[in-house]
Amino acid sequence: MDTSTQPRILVIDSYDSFTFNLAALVLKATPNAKLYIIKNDELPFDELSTFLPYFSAVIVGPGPGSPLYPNDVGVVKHLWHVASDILVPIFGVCLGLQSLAVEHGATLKRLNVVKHGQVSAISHHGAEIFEDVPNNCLAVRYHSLHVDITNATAKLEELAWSDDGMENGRVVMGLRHKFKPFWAVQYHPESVCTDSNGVSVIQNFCRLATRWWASTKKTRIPWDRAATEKLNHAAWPHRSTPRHLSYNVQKLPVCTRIISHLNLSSTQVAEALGVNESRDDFILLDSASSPGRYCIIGSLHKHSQRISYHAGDSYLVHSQFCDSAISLESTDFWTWMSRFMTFFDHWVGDPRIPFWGGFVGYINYELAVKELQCGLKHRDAESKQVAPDANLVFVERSVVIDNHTGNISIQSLSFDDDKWIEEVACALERTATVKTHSMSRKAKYSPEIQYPDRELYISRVKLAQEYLFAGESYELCLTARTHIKVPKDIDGASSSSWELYKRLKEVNPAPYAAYLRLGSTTLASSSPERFLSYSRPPNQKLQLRPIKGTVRKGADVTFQEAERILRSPKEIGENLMIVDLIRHDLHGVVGQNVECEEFCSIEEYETLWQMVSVIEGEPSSSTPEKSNMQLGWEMLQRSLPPGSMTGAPKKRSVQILQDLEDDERDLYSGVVGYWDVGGAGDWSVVIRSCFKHDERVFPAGDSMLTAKDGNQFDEWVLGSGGAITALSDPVAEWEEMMVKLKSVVRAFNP
Ligand SMILES: C=C(O[C@@H]1C=C(C(=O)O)C=C[C@H]1O)C(=O)O
Ligand SMILES: NC(=O)CC[C@H](N)C(=O)O
Repeated sequence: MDTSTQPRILVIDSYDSFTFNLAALVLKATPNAKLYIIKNDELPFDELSTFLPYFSAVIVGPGPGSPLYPNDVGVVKHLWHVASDILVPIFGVCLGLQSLAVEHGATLKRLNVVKHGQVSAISHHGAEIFEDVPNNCLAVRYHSLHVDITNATAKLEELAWSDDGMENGRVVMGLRHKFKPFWAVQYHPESVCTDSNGVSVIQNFCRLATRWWASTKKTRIPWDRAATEKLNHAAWPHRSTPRHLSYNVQKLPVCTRIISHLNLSSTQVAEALGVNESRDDFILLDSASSPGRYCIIGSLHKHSQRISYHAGDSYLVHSQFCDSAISLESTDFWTWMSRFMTFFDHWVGDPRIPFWGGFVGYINYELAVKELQCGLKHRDAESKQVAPDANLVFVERSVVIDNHTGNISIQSLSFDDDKWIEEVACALERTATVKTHSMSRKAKYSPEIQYPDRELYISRVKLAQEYLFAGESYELCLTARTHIKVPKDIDGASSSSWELYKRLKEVNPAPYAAYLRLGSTTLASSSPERFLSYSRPPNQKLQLRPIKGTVRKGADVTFQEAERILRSPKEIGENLMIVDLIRHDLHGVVGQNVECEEFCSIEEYETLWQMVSVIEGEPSSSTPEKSNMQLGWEMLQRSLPPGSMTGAPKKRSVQILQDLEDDERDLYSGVVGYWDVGGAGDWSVVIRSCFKHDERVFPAGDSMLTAKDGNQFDEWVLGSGGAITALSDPVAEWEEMMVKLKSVVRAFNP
């Protein structure tokens, strides 16, 4: 690149959800480069321009919106016009290419048929950034807009194109500036389905940039204090040290008894531990079908430590012997939690058991949205009182069932808890001897169901597509709420939430099911989707399993038929876009080492076929994160809400969805799971589930939910939805949403 030994590259992020993928690709192409990533509105252009000569090259990434809107492109539009003394080579991607083109007189147009997550053959003459790249290489496109350079040929030259035939004709795919060191591609070189040309075009760009530096005989300004102060925070990959060091050095064994001869289900164990005997808090993380493996049942008591938090508050509530509001002062909920967790990290249990004890609970959608620096439109508008957005309990005593081996582990983090362990072991033996049957009871009520309005939903799908056609988003996961009213549980009879959960588990067994009673909130979930799991350090691995692509099952829809439908460009594109988004989220935390281990596998569920991808990452061995207890928690903070429930780019999509949906999503679209004291964790996406908030004074003492109808009824909320793409058929989207919804409604025996 320039004459110095280590190229320094600035990446400009236009709030796209693929920027870290691009950064990872640049590092793959030039492993010795030092990368810095800034947002396109982070620094005023005047200030940024003074730092340009410190860099060997600039990469301008993709993004939602239009190169004509200053709010969408930010500083990028000015980059193409800098004076020659601060000129540096620039490579643009998608919105970057469009900006280069329109700033030099090209016309911006809409595609007739937009291309989101679609693979195209790229034609070129092998020149410049396409040197040694095979003609008709394959690349993924994410665009609604394109450029016509007929009026700009004095300055710009087309290097590559795609022939879209009847759809869009010939579409510009690569450009160069004739007199300045600017190159750009319209497609996404960093996408998981772009072939090896992705890395080749970046290598070619670096070679051309090196040649340009040599020809100008200019040198880069050496990195100095001013640059350090302004830009060192933007270095990527982040070399984060563990956020909080352990206070405890001496390790203590988790009291564990493993019983291998009892053949008990998680339902039987939960009942042996008294799930149905009171309405006290209870937690069951249930693997009710493959590929789920472990079931975790927490035995809670009055003095279990509970943490609840409302998005935006400057305090959280910690309850143990009494409720106390704890000021977060200069920190935030996430950092406070990771600091708090260090008090418990001295426990060491059996390495075969994924959960020794730790926090279990949920983080809802709105808290995650707040983390993206978006306002909460519905809450701000209605200023209503809500249940906590995060609700977690510290589980000291637990029973973990391994569905593969049949082992049941009884564990406690309390000292001298042999008595409790013995009691539980006896209770389980009794349950096995009595052979209590754990089938659910049929509900004896007629639920009152308020479904979403069909016409309204279909009109929202069409509206969502307008945003997609305009280039505002590539995919939007649109959802709606259903309310179900049932008589309140008076005596633990068939209307109890536990009976409801048992019916749900029977009608819709799912690998990441859950039953949670936490404070005023009850959740019964039959989720098929893991959001994030992470193993214990050292040698930590993080895994995400996004689902996209849904087909209903039926006599007419066999595996072969489902495969035929799901292998279409529409369904693959839908999944591929979320795979790219999840790769970006993971690269953002662990750095370079991210792989898509499975792409678009088809999994069978009770009523549906689903397409699942698996993405894994690990911190690179040279980074201190290897022993970071909080790495998984950090990933959770930085990657919520789940990409499969938002669409991409995430921030812009979340903003649009708040306009397209009528109410908050709450637990639906959030996550439920655990963070174990050994540093492991597993969180599922809350879908195919129902939840309710009871009347209850919340710990902070200042908010109250009032049950309607004189406390005679429980009102359950069910969310359901699906990913909308440019290729979606609005009526089919309504039907898909209803199929997902009905997989849960069936548990209410309507
Ligand atoms: C939105 C839901 O599901 C999400 C959307 C899917 C899809 O569009 O195919 C699949 C799984 C989930 O990520 C839901 O179940 O309500
Ligand atoms: N991927 C992108 O950068 C998209 C650019 C622009 N928003 C479009 O849709 O064409």
